[in-house]
Amino acid sequence: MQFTITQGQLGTRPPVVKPDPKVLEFLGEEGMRKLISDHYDLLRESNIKGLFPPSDEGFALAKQHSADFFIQICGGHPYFNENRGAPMMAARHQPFAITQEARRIWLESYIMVLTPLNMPDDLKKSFWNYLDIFSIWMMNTPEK
Ligand code: HEM
Repeated sequence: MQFTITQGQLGTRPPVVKPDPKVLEFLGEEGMRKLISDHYDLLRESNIKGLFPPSDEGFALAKQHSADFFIQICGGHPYFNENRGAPMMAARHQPFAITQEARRIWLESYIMVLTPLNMPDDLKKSFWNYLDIFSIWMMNTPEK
């Protein structure tokens, strides 16, 4: 399938639709944790690696928190709320300078892990639409 990145404006919060719970049913918790881990491994090699914790321990924890969130948002166990509290995602991203370019790299890294994934296209599309739109909310810094 084609993954297209919506041109998002800094400072806007377009309405977001949560992923279809079937995404988690299909992947299972372990499959979801692997997907997020693979995404983070790409980020660690990318031009935005400087945004993420440099130590292996910090990075492993970042993966865990992210996977906790995605399991929860796909209708699974509320690990994120248990471990980190209310999501408030835009506020949590505020300390990190997220530009249009950072969003593009973040999304393209997802395209790289979603493309080879063995999952029906309608589920990939549901997950992708969520990432594509919600990532607009995280932009908080104009391009240099
Ligand atoms: C727009 C591109 C994005 C960039 C560049 C980005 C970057 C980051 C960074 C640097 C962190 C902190 C890592 C750490 O020290 O723990 C983080 C945390 C996190 N991000 Fe993103 N993010 C983006 C979009 C998103 C989106 C769209 C979601 C959800 C759909 C998301 C979910 C999370 C979660 C759950 C955490 C962990 C928060 C916590 O536990 O405090 N991110 N992100």
